[in-house]
Amino acid sequence: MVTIQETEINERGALAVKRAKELGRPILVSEVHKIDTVNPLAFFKAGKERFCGERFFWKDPTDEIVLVGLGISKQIQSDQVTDRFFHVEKEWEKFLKDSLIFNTYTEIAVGPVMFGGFSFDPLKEKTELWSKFADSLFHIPKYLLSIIRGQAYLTTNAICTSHDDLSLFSKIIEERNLILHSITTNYRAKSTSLIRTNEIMPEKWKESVDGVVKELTNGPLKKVVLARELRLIFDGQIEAENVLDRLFSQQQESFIFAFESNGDCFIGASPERLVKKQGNEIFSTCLAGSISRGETEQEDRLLGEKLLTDQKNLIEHQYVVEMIKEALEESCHEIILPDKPQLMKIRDIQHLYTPVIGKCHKDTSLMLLVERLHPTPALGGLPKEAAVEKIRQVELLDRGFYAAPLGWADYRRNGEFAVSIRSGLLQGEEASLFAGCGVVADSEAESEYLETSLKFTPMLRALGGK
Ligand SMILES: C=C(O[C@H]1C=CC=C(C(=O)O)[C@@H]1O)C(=O)O
Ligand SMILES: [Mg+2]
Repeated sequence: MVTIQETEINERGALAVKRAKELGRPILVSEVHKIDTVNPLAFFKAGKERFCGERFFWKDPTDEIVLVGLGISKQIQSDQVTDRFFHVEKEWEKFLKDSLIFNTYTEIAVGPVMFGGFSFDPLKEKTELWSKFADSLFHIPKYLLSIIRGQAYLTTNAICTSHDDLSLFSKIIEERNLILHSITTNYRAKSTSLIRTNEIMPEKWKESVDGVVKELTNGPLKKVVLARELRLIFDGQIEAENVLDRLFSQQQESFIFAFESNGDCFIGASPERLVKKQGNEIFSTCLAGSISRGETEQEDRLLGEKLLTDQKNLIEHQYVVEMIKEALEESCHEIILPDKPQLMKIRDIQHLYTPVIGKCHKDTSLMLLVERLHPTPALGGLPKEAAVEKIRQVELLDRGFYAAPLGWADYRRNGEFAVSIRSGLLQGEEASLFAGCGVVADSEAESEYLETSLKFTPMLRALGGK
């Protein structure tokens, strides 16, 4: 059982009340405790009763950083189009100003952390599908479990207003203890069965690929990523816990995420990092170009070799490398990337992969990097603006948060965003899955269609439909 020694809370609480009164506005009080190791999925489940709809989950592919948030102490949300990344950054800094943070640890991603993301294209006409997610949406949780290189920390965040007194803190301690005492690895959510799969306009989608290929041959556009949707219907409410459990065991090489908002849950297992910033160190990923895994080791190797020499896929990949290099050069004084792609093999698919590392200039912020990078030609196309415009015109899908930056930022300017592909939106008894592919001049609609089908596999399996 996880316990926390309460020794200083009264002192800290009194300080917080005093500061909120002096400033005449609410302030954040945050305290961090090192705790015994906790199973992150069990912690997520322990929040179900109290915080269902207000939770998030994050795990990076190396298991270095696992984050689970319960409850919302503050929400940063907006549908602002211009400067949307900087708007979030400003709101985050404003929220942190004058806060009281009791954190004696130097690890990243402990203490106040915001988690969330952005829509792919705020100018795309919105449909009902994504009505529960604003174009920019971040949550600062009430309770954050951070497991950093195997060490567990619990951050408690509270908003203290000028009208509060110490009873606020005794309520928080009570709630925190209830959560900690209800962590169990025996929790089982109800399971559901898939009853129908509805592929959304596959023929029209192929026509849109053909149309774009024609333009790529003649015009200034070089690449456009086109995505499509699979709608699944179940015989009962889909439990995010079950999907997370399965992603956790089936997709260990990927970022695993879940983000609940107003009853819906955006969830997935993405192999693609957009950017990580730790101090002035930057990590990014070029991931584009795909082929299936083989049934046998030999077939798998041959498929990998084919991908490494396939001109269509190499071009598709190279556009991403060029753009990311250019985008990071502006903010970094050192960038290292191999001159040839390697293979990234994940359970259902292999990709061309070029890792990028760099050192950024002193004042570079995480959101500046996100702004420069999103969308890379692995999700949007090349040239960036023209490709996004083309997607806006021809794509049949409201992408919402799919293919967009999703991740976290801590109060010390570190953070990481993945690109939220291989994902789906859970909505009660239904789910939408999303998959896209890089269309270049040499693309063929049928093979791009099959590539997107392959990309649905991880989420389909996690939902019990494979
Ligand atoms: C857009 C997706 O994948 C991107 C990432 C890797 C490979 C891709 C490709 O080969 O087309 C895509 O650019 C998706 O999975 O929905
Ligand atoms: Mg492709």
